Amino acid sequence: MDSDAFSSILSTLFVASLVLFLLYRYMTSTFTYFSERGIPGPKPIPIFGNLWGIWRVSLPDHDRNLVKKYGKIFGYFDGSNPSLWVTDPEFIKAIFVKDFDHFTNRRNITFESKVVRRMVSSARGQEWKDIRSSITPAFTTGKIKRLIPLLGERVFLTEGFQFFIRLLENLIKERKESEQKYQDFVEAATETITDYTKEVDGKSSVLFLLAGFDTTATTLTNIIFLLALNPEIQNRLHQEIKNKLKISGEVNHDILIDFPYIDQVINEVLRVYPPVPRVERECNKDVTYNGIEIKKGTMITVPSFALHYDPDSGAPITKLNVTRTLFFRLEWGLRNCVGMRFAMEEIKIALCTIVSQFRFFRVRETPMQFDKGFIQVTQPVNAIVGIERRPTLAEPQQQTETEK
Ligand code: HEM
Repeated sequence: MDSDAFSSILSTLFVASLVLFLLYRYMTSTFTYFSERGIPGPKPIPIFGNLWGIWRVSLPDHDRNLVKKYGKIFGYFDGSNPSLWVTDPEFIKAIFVKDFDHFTNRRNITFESKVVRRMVSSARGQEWKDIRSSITPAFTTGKIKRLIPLLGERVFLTEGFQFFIRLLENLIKERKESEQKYQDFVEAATETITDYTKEVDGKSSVLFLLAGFDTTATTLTNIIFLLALNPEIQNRLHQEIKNKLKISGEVNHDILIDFPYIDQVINEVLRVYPPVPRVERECNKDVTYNGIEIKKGTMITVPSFALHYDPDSGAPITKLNVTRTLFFRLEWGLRNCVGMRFAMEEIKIALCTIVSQFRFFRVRETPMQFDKGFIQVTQPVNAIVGIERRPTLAEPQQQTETEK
């Protein structure tokens, strides 16, 4: 090899190494963010940060293990972006409630679709405030009551989200061209958010589906699964529903009044299996809490499963303790779940209807499993239970196996 060729190879190698080195420096430049502040956390790797391998594990287990290892406040990297993980209740309250103005937004994700981009859950700053204040009136008690006779089979529909987007687009288009009144969810929602609807060409009702559909259906699945594993709680719930039905004759809004046990059961299931696995906020101003400095742009992540569990008890939780009340559920300050009351009403109506007609029982020992990898809603993938039809109120009452 002549000396020109040799020096050309050398300079190519040098430039390539320099580029790789600069790239590496660039990709890892944020990795000292937490160590400089004395905050513990798992060691990140270039490109992935702490995300490597996350697609192979279940998010609830992954998050609980991290909190068990690193404690109530630690640093994590989504790629090269620092995110402070918090399960300390006082810290959470400071961020979500007291200093809400510095933590108004969720993660900034660029969506292609204008409709999805402007959903209340992904909207930011003033735009979020405008959308949120225009949809809140859709969730008054009166409107929720009006919607509940309409639920029934819709709660159990399992078609894809895209299908609903198309369906709603067509539905709203048809409604615009018709004078007819339907008194249903689409109408109630579009009535209250007329300004927003105009702006995005009638597609805004979609926002309720993404946040509200999977969470509610998942919660119902989880309740049924845990009732099957906790027959004494199922029996008491069934007995209370039966007593209510003896008076009212049918499942409706009124039987839910003065029925604290059903709230206790639902709340406890939401603690054990929270459908939204992580709740996030983005910091928009440098702040310091108890000596912990949070720079503008840092994400705050609250891992729900780890927050709701005692990290020291490693066992899978299947035992419901309906007397437990102290946990965060949907109450996360001003940007909390806008559909909370609607969801509770919807779940209670469905639960009264189902539990009054069917008994659920354990068919095998396998604990609940969840989808692996990044998920917005922790969907159960192994919630198998036995079902037995109960006698109707009019039929002679026979005791089921567990009631004997
Ligand atoms: C059991 C059912 C449900 C659960 C567990 C649930 C849970 C949550 C959670 C944890 C959040 C995030 C709160 C935060 O960031 O602080 C949220 C936000 C939200 N939820 Fe729900 N949700 C449920 C049902 C519903 C329903 C039925 C609707 C609509 C009809 C709905 C609409 C929304 C919306 C629009 C947001 C975003 C609010 C905003 O950014 O202003 N959710 N939900």
